[in-house]
Amino acid sequence: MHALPMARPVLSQSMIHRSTTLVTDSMPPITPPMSVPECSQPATATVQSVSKTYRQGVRQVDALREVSLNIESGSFVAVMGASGSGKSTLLHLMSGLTRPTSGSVLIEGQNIADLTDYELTCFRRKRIGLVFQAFNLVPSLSARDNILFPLYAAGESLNDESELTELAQPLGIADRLDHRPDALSGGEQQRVAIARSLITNPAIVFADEPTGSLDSVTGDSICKLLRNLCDQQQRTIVMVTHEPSVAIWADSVVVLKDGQIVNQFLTNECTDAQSLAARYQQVVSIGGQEMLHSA
Ligand SMILES: Nc1ncnc2c1ncn2[C@@H]1O[C@H](COP(=O)(O)OP(=O)(O)OP(=O)(O)O)[C@@H](O)[C@H]1O
Repeated sequence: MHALPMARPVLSQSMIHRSTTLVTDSMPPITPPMSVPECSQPATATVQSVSKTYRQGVRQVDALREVSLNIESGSFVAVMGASGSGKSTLLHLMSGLTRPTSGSVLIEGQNIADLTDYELTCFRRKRIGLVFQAFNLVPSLSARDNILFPLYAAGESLNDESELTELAQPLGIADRLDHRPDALSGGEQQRVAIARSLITNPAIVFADEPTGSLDSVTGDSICKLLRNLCDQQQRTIVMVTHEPSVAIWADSVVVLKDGQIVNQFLTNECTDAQSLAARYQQVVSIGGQEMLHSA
């Protein structure tokens, strides 16, 4: 298996300055699509005043309210928040799985609202990688065919077998490609799912609780792997997590509360997962107080 570093890499100065840029209410009004604040790196994803309301009969849920955010190229961002705060909704909107009620989402400058459903499906297949808590592998397919599935779906195939080896090797699954998911450990299944998310060389990878089904040691190895993908391959990663010990691997943390971003902070301001947890709790309680005062 490919060797992974035993400790989280120290953040470089450039990593400290990149990461996300939160568009706050105090900033000038937004006129899409060129209105987001300047950032040190080009934005891979831009969320502009996005709201999402779910309707079930007469019941209405405002899952996201006027959320704005830049995800800068090559950054690793964790999204945290209590259950029901809107984390998955934000991820689904950014990855084009659902459309916003209002506002816009730009991936590499492309406003995905301008795409028809068919165009959006094609765009998603090529430019967006998805990793889920439950892996979502096809049980009857080998790891190899699971990884290649997005290419098959796009009517494409591998140019060269070495492409698959180059992808599988750093993920530590090069010798597991002929196995079906039921013959793989949870950690190996998630590595296959990560390889599948990368096979089309997407602009950005969205991971929804990628360690949620794994024990802490295996989860830690997946976190290291995501960190390495960011550091060594300049991948842009957005990850939803409840766990401070997982979020600490990211460059920055975006905190959602009741469908709004209440804060974001750089993880290098936290010495370890415990201090990140304390910071998160502080942000959530202060965010709540601010909301009460502005209500
Ligand atoms: N398809 C849907 N139809 C109706 N309401 C929905 C739907 N999806 C989400 N919601 C509601 O929107 C709100 C935000 O849900 P979301 O799943 O985004 O939160 P979350 O922060 O990801 O929660 P969790 O951590 O529990 O997964 C919740 O009140 C949820 O019940």
